Amino acid sequence: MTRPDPDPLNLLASRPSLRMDAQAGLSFEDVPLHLVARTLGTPCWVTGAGTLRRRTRNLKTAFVEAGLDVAIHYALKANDHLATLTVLREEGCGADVVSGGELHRAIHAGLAPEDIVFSGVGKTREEMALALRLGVGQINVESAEELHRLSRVATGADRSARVALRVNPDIDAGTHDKISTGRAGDKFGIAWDQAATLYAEAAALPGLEPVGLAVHIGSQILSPAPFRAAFARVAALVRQLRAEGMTVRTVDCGGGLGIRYRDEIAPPPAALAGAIKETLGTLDVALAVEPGRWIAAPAGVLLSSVIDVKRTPDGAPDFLILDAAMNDLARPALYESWHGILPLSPERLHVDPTPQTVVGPVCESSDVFAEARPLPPLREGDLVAILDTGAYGSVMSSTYNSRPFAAQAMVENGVWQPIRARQPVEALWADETLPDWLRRVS
Ligand SMILES: Cc1ncc(COP(=O)(O)O)c(C=O)c1O
Ligand SMILES: N[C@@H](CCCC[NH3+])C(=O)O
Repeated sequence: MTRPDPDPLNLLASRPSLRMDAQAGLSFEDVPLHLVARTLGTPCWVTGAGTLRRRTRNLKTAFVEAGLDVAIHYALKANDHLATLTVLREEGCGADVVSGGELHRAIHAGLAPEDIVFSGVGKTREEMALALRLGVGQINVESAEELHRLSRVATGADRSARVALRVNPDIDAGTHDKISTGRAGDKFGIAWDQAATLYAEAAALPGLEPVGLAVHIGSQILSPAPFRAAFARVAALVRQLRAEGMTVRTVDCGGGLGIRYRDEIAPPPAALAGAIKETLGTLDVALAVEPGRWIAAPAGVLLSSVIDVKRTPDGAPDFLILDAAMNDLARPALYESWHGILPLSPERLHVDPTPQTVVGPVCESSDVFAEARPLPPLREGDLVAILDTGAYGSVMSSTYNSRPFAAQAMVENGVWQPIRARQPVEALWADETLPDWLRRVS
């Protein structure tokens, strides 16, 4: 069954931060995007601070309305720009980090160490020592091996690590295979039947203070049912551990809430809040979530210019070749993910669309943003916005094909400023050296 592509005007209707106006063209948080593109050059990323704020507040409201007190630990991996982190810190978020680099970044952005949770399936000793030295609020441990390593690192550093066990509940989140994390065969979390024993072991190991449980079953989850199933399993485990005399003070419910990219019916935050309340609401535990995509994805667009329209001889869709590519936005190439694409100039929207294959210039056949996408006719130099790229967008960029990292800007309330310059081309090789035997006097 083919899914028809939504009409471009419908994309706008469900995205309150974006507006198409006869004079200004497409604007984001009241900033005409062509101004940003013409000033910074393309490709460039634009993050909407107002959208980050609005979505964080909506999420908080959903928890409050459900009568829950839930801490929001924003997952840095979705978008770790200092400006994004600063906005979210202002909005009262803590952070979920998965590497020493993310931990340094979170601290640099002014987040309090105690509001930071360190997750991730493989933490090095150095990362553990850093987390302990900085005093992060909680370290989520994902295996027996890691638990023992952490105990040794903590003891050696004369510290005590507040530990939650991230359990693998063997629940299929019903999302893309490559972003599913809670099935028994996935690399993440502690196998369900080992969790209770390991919790008791953690309580007995030196340097560790087991405080609770964590679960995260995947990303872009579009139904409350797998959340509910996973949280119900965790709730049962909390009860079991307590019955066995152990202390369980926290439950970290992970991230994963999905959004509408195309025509998906994404559950509202109230559905997530409902699933938490129903399963964990009466347990008297400190609750937290780790959303990334839900907060950040709709708060970003990637601006790009048309390099060329390559006509096809056999009636196949023309190739719309953009100056953005898979090295900038990897999601379509990695997960065949769908992103809305809108021309910035209003007159283009009212011309009859024709199917076009939107590609980047990188030398890979997977460098395709959209197949046979109905778009109005565009010409060299026309500008387009690729939507909902605020999460897992710029953070996943590479410099493949020696393409420098793109510039970034932030918008809010009709004002915009650059927040990252386009990487100078010389920076691509600035940290490279030649071995002595290749240094020849020419
Ligand atoms: C442990 C953990 N927490 C939170 C997240 C954030 O997920 P999402 O961006 O889907 O909310 C992820 C990514 O999947 C994760 O691995
Ligand atoms: N990078 C993925 C999400 C991974 C979430 C992290 N476990 C995406 O772009 O959809």
